[in-house]
Amino acid sequence: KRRNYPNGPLPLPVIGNMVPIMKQKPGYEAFRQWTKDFGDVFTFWLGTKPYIVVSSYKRLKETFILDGDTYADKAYQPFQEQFRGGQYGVIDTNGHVWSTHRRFALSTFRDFGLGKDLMQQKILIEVDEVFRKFDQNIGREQEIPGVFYNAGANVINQLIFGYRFDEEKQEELKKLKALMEFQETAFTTFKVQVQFFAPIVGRMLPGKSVEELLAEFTVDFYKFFDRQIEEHRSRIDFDSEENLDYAEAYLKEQKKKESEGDMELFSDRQLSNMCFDLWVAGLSTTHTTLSWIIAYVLNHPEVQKKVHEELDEVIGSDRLISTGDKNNLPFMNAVINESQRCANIVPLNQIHCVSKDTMINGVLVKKGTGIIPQISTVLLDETTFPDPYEFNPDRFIDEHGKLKKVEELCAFSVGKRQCLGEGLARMEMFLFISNFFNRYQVTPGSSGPPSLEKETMFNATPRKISAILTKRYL
Ligand code: HEM
Repeated sequence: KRRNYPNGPLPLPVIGNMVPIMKQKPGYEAFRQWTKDFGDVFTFWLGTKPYIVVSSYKRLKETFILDGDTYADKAYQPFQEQFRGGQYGVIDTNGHVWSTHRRFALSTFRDFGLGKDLMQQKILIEVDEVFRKFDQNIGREQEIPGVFYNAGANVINQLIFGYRFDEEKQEELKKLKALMEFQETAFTTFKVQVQFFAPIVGRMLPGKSVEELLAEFTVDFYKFFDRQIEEHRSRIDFDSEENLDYAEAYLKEQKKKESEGDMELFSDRQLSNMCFDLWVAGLSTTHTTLSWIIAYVLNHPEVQKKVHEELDEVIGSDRLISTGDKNNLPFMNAVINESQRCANIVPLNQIHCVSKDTMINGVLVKKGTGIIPQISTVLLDETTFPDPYEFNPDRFIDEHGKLKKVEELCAFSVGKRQCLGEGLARMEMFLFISNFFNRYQVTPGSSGPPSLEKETMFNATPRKISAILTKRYL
């Protein structure tokens, strides 16, 4: 079977090439080694299925970027349809449903971000809240990530449903957090990882199956979304032109489409799946990256010193920093870029498939074959990023002290499926991190700087981060 695919490592029967991937967490190294051995287009096998990997920026550009339509589809995974109740949402759909809803979500978010500055306002409310929480324990050791987690949940929920989790909504947030945590950890078990890629072997291992776990966690999530949708519907003013959140914009579009006779494209089921995708894809990624940025800076006091020097020179007070300040803070941006590169939170990217027979690197690849834009290998490519495991923000600063644009920094992926929430995530990272370091001097807690080791497979969540914050302006 291997003859019909680009060359790659020899797979074992039934399990394919899982073993070398699992050998070193979180899974980067096998792909880096295979790129050295077989070049930047190779085939590896998950269970009995072949997947082509594209692992250099140059080749990603030739394929996913310049020939985007051929690489835009996602590979069909039956368990996704099972928990979603059909082909719904944006992450797992293809064709007209995917393109319509991707465009609609992007334009709604763009409208919030550019037209009305709503997005920034909502994030800055959370920056204030983060300050309030940290200030309660100033000078004492405290946990950092949890505070940012709640802030991130408030931002995404504000954008989708128009409200934040204030005091009386804390119970609701607790339940949602538990669901998110369940989702983040339950699916990293050995059984589940094997089952995703080699279903026959996976099912034989002890423990809960993918189907059982999905059933446990999605029901409550959908209940929350369905309740929100009903509440929105009951109080929406269909005549107002302004949209206060995504759900409102969606319900108005639904009404418009239904009046034209289309009852399916903007269905309620699709809306709850969109909410699911935006909530799940948007919260843990941003929160994980924020935690990593703080973890890297805590491990590099010389970086925090430079960050503070730049802030003193450019901002010079404890006023709130806004996106208008972004271009004047090149080192701050370089720290965020370098943290994203080192955090490298997507060790194995989403599985796409080619939508027609295609020549890749001299080999004819058949329509429907799975293909992965392997961005984690690009972020660790030593030809672009020498000493790739070193945290060095200066690699993003040019000889004039300006921020270098490096297109190989592709943590949000590339091509037609490039992250839908990139604009929001970038705004959150800049506003949370620049305001955090402008307000506080941050020193490690009693157990020292947080570990930078990646502990889990296919997932790069940081450990606990406890630190002592002191205010820089009294
Ligand atoms: C630092 C934060 C983030 C990172 C590193 C990140 C990274 C990614 C990556 C690697 C993909 C896969 C692209 C592909 O298939 O090739 C993706 C897709 C996606 N992301 Fe993000 N993401 C982040 C934040 C967000 C946020 C805040 C949201 C939502 C508000 C979001 C929503 C999505 C959605 C809906 C998709 C699927 C897009 C599609 O299939 O068309 N992400 N993201």
